[in-house]
Amino acid sequence: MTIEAILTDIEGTTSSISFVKEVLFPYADREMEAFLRTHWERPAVAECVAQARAESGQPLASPEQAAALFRGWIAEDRKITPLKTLQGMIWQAGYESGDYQAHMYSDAVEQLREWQARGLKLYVYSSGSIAAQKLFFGYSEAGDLTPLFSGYYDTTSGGKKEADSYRRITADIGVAPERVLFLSDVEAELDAAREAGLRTTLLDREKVLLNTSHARAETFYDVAL
Ligand SMILES: CSCCC(=O)C(=O)COP(=O)(O)O
Ligand SMILES: [Mg+2]
Repeated sequence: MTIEAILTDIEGTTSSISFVKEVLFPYADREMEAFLRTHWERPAVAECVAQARAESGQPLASPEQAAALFRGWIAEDRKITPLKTLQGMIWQAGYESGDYQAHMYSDAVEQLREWQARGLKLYVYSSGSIAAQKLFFGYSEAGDLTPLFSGYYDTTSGGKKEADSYRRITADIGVAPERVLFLSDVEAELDAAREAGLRTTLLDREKVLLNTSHARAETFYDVAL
C-alpha cells in the first residue's frame, strides 16, 4: 500500500528528549509564576486556568496558586491541554529572544525534505500545543522548517495513546489510515496508531527497543515507506 502522508511525533523522534526536558520544560517552570502574574487577565490564559480548575478541582484564585499547580504538572510531565497551551505561550518569548533554538536531528531534517520533494504530505502530532509546535519548527537549529508541514495536531485531537485520536487525525487529513505512516519513539503511541489502521515505525535512536512488534528505525534514513 503506497504511503501518501507521514505523521510524526517530535520529542525523541525528530528531536532530542533532552532539549524538551532540559531546556523547554525548565524554562516554562522558571517563568510560570511571573507569566501568570503578568497575563492573568488575558482571555487565553484565563481559559487555561479555568480548564485547570475543572481538571484539578482546586480554586486557583491567584497566579501563585495556579503556578504551583502547573509547575507540579510540569514535574509530572502531564500531557494535558491547559498546561501544554500555557507552555507554548511561555516558550514564545524564549524563542523570540534567541534564548534557545529547537533541536533537530539532521537525518530528520534531510529525510523530511526529501519526502516532501517526492510529494508526500507531512504532518506533526505532538502533545505540545499546535502553537508550540509551530514555534518549535519555526525557530529550529535548521532554520524555519514550517514550510515542510501541511498540518499540526495536538491533544485537542485526543491523547497519543488512544486509537480514536488517530482516527480523527486521518479523517481530518483526508487520507486512508493505511496510507499514513506514523513515526514515534513510544511504543504505546504506535500501538494506538496501528489499532486505528495506520502504518507505524518506531524511532529507536538509543537502540534499546530491539524486540518491538513495529517496524524499527534508528534514524529517519532507515524508515521504509
Ligand atoms: C512542541 S515541543 C514540546 C513538546 C512537548 O511539550 C511534549 O510534551 C512532548 O510531547 P511529544 O508528544 O512530542 O512526545
Ligand atoms: Mg515522543
